[in-house]
Amino acid sequence: MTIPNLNIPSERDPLPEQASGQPDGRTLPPVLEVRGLSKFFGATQALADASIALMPGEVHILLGENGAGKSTLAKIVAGVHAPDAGEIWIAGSRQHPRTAREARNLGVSVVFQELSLAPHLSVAENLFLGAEAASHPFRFLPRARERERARAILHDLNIDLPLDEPVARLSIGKKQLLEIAKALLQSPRILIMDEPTSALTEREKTFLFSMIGRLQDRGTAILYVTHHLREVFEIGSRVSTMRDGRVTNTVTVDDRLSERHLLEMLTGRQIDTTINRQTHAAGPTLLTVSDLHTEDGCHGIDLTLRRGEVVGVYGVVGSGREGLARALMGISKATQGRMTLDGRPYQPGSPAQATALGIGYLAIDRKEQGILPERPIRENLTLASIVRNARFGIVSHRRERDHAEQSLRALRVRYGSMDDPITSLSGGNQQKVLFGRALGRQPKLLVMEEPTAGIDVGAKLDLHESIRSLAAKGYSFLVISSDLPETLMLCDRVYTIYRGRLTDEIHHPCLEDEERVLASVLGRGVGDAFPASTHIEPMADGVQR
Ligand SMILES: Nc1ncnc2c1ncn2[C@@H]1O[C@H](COP(=O)(O)OP(=O)(O)OP(=O)(O)O)[C@@H](O)[C@H]1O
Repeated sequence: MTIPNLNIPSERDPLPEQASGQPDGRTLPPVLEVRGLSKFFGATQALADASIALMPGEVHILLGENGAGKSTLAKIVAGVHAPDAGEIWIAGSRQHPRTAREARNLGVSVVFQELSLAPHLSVAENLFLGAEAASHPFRFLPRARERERARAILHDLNIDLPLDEPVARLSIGKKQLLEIAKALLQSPRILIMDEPTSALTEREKTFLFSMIGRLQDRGTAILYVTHHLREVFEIGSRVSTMRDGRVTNTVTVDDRLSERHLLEMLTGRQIDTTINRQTHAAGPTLLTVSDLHTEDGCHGIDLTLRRGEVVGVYGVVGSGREGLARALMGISKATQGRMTLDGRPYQPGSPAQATALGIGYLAIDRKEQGILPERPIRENLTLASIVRNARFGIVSHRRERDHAEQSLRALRVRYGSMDDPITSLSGGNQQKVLFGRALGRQPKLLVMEEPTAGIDVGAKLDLHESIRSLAAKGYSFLVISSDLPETLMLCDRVYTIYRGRLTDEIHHPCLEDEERVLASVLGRGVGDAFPASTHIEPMADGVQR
C-alpha cells in the first residue's frame, strides 16, 4: 500500500490544533473517547479492541468495509448494545450508557441507518417520541413551545412538512431528514450519524451539510459514518478507517489526502477507479416508453433502452423518477401513453406480471419491500431463483446452498452462517444479498432504485463491474440513483427528469457533466441560498454552542 506521509497520529496522540486548539494555545480534551471496545455476537466478533477519540467541534468521518463494525461501535456509545470489554469516556469521565435514554442524558444523539420512526404517528409525535415511550405516545404529545422548536429545526433542514402529516406518507429522504431533526432536538454534544445521506438528494444533502457546519461552529462533535468518500472532503475534519472490528488509521483531512489514498487505506489494495464503460455495441431496442403519464408524477415520458445498455434516470425525489419505476413494475397504472418490451405492447398489471415478462426490481426501501427479516440469509438470497434450484417442483437444498455460497462469495458478504437470519448482517451486507437476489433470476431488464446504498466503496466498484459484464452479455439495467457520481460513472446514457418529464439526455457521461445534470434536475440552476437563520438552542448545560 503506497500512502504518502499523511501525518497519521496514533489514537493517543494529541489532536491537530485546528480541531482542538484554544486561542490561548491550550488543547481541549476529547469529548468522547472509546478505548479498546470488543463485542461478540455469537461467534462473530464485531469489534476487536476498537479505539477512537472525538474532539469538540470536529466532524470525524468513520469509513470501513461492510461489516467492519462501524454501526456496532455507534450502538455501544448510544447505549443500544453493551460491550464485552473496553471503556467509554464522555467529557473526561468514564460512563456506562446502558440504554438509549441514558446515552441521551449524557449528550449523545444517534441517527441510525435503519430508521426508527413510527409510520402511523405524525411528524410532531415522532419528533417527541422517545424509543422507550413508543407504547405511550399520548403522554408525549408536544406542547406549543416544543412544536415551535420542532418547526424551527425542520425549517433549518429545509423540510417543508406539516407537523401533523403521518410519517407513512413521507418519502424515504424526508423520513431520513426527520430522523436527523429528531436527533437535533436533544441538542446533543456528541452526534453520531450512521450513513445519514443514503436516501437524500443533492439538494437535501446540501442543507444537511450546512446544518452540520453550524453545529460544528457551536462545538458539537460529530461522528459521521459513510461510504461516500467525497463526503470526507466536503465536511470532514479527520477521518478514521475501520477493518475487522479495529480502527486502523486516523488522519487529518487536508489537501495531501486524496480519494485514492482513502481507498487504499480502506481496502488495503490498489483500486482501479477508471471508468470502464460499454465497449460492446448495444443490441436491439428492448424497451420503449412513449408519452407516459401516471397519477404519481409522470407527465409525458419518452425513453428507449437497448439490450446491453445501462441507462440512468437522475432527478430529485418527486420528479417522476419513482413513478416511472412503479409504472414499469406494474405497481401504478399509466393513465396515458404506451410502452413496448421486445417490440410487443407492455402493460404489466402487477409486479408479478412484470417479473414474469423478465423485468426485475431492486426497490429503494429494503425494510418495507425487500428483506424477509425472520428468514435465513440463504433463503433471502435465493428466493427469486428458487425455481432454478428446483427439479419437478421440489427444491434441492444442496443446490440452493451451493448457489447461495457461490453468490455470497462473489458479492463479498461478511456473514457467520448462511442459516442465520438476514437481520444478523450489517446494513451494507443486507443490501448486497438483495442485489444478488435481484440478479439471481437473470432478468432481461433490472430496474434498480439506489442499488448500492450502504454498500462500501470496494464492493461498490465490484458490483459496478458485475453490472458492466452482465451488460456485455446483453442484460439491460435502468439505474435510478441519488448518487450522482455513481450514475455518471456507471451508465452508458443518463436521462435527467424534472417535473415528470425528461429534460436532457447525456451519452457516455463523465464526472464533468455534474453541473449540467444538476442544473437540469433543479429546473433553475444550481446552488440555492441556505436559509439565513439558525435555530440551534443552547445545550442542556446552558452553554451556547
Ligand atoms: N445484532 C446482531 N446479531 C448478529 N450479528 C451482528 C449483529 N449486529 C452486527 N452483527 C455482525 O457484526 C459485524 C459488524 O456489523 P456492523 O453492523 O457493526 O458493521 P458496519 O461496519 O456498520 O457495516 P455496514 O457498512 O454494512 O453498515 C457484522 O459481521 C455483522 O454481521
